[in-house]
Amino acid sequence: MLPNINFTTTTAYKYLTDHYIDMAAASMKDLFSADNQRFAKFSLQFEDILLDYSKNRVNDETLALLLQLANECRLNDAIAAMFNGEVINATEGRQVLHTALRNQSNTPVIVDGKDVMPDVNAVLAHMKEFSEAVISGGWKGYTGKAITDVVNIGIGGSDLGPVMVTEALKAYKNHLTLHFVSNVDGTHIAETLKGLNAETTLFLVASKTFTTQETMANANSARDWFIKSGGSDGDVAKHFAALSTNAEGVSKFGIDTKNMFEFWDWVGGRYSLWSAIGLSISLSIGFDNFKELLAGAHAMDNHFKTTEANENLPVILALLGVWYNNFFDAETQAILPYDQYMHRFAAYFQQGDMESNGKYVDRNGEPVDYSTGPIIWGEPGTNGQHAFYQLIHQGTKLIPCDFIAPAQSHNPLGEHHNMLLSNFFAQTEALMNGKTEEEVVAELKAAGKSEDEIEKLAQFKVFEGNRPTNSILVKKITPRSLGSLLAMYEHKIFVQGIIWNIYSFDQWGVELGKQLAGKILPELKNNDEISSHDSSTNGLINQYKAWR
Ligand SMILES: O=P(O)(O)OC[C@H]1O[C@H](O)[C@@H](O)[C@@H](O)[C@@H]1O
Repeated sequence: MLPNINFTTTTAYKYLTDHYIDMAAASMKDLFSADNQRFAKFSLQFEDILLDYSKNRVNDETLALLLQLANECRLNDAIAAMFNGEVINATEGRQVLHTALRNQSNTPVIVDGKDVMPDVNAVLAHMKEFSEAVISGGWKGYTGKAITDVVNIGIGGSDLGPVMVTEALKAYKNHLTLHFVSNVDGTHIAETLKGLNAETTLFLVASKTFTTQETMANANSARDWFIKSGGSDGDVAKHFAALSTNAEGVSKFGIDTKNMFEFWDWVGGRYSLWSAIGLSISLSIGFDNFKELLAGAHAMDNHFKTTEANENLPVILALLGVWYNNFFDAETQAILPYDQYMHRFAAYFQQGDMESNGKYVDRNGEPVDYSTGPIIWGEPGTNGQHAFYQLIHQGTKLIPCDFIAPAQSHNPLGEHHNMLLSNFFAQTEALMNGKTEEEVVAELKAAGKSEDEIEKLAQFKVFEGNRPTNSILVKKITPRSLGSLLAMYEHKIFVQGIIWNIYSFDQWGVELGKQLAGKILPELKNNDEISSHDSSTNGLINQYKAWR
């Protein structure tokens, strides 16, 4: 059982409420001046990952109170409940054991009285064998040719993780070309199939439930294309594999269950890249690299499970997030990787975080009277700098940002990496220090501006500063370090869900739209005028029918 504590009733919360008044007025610049140990004190290292959280609006007391908050919310019991396979996804009656998928130490993980590790290892062995056959060219298509292209058809958790990881680890990729089709918009599959040859294309139908409308529609269109291109029904087995928990659905679709890579309902969709859903990753970068990704995540799992809260990276990140979300009323959290390969990282954690913690009902089924999960967004630096950083620097909203950068580039081209990293360092420094009116005036004077010009311009060039950031410097983005980084964010989300007393592992919020679309679809099959909805929805549907 998860603890069931309203964090706003804890002693720590009361102290934090008072403490916030002091800290809202405190300047980070002053905190740095007053303490030359601040970086050493407020930074942590895990393997090749350095988390510097010193540029936050916190002092020793803040940290102590946030840690007390975690303690009062019985975080340690919650962590144990997850790893021990308790049914902590209570509204779906499921365990939450994506950590078992990367449990490289192979210690037994018991679900319903049975150790799941033999099954986990068997699927991994199947993935290895299959990946190696496809990569080596031993796996032949229906005309005897080797596979050149792999199309992963899936959406949400069955798409975002594999897309993000194959992009982030592109430097490790082999000769296979990966494609990802997710949107039910026919354009997505049509454009993807345009350049492909059915003889050398392998489709992975990735769906935990194997009922998702988008994925089934795209998979059917892919199969039609395959047959039209010359393949026969009997050839489907050589070109279609399924990644799913639903063996019955897979065989109904016509995919041989020998080509099914299984996972289990104790793996949440948005936590499934570690499962068979990661087959596209293993095909793209090889099974050994996929295993390294798992090993990196496993190492972070152990860190999370065994390290004291004050030195625990996911816990610290989570508590800082709670500090801004619930005391400073920050509504969003930016994730800004200074690594072009990580361009889908923020998009991945939009699902990871927002689907997990976007809940207004607590674990008692009662509406909460505090803010829960933040809006997650971000783009890679330096592109973001030339787009939305204006608002982060001078807007009216407080936006805590995570800056992530590798020290070593996979493409060390001239001065590019120093240029990139100089921006990474400069941005967090600028956000903290800002620029005072005196500094602006001095600068304008030095540039030869008249008193009149200076008076007109100065205020617009002032930066308040005092805007919080975390810097996450990674030695190099490797399968292992990426695995650790992903697990770090996953556990951060978990910790926040515990503090907010919500269920982080269900996603009922995606259902209503699906249900209504299911009702509307038949109404679109004819040209009858529709009057069964509100006037807006009727009006839109009827105009659609008139125009299509
Ligand atoms: O893998 P599936 O079953 O196709 O689900 C795809 C997605 O569907 C829904 O949007 C949610 O349940 C997501 O969490 C899930 O990732």
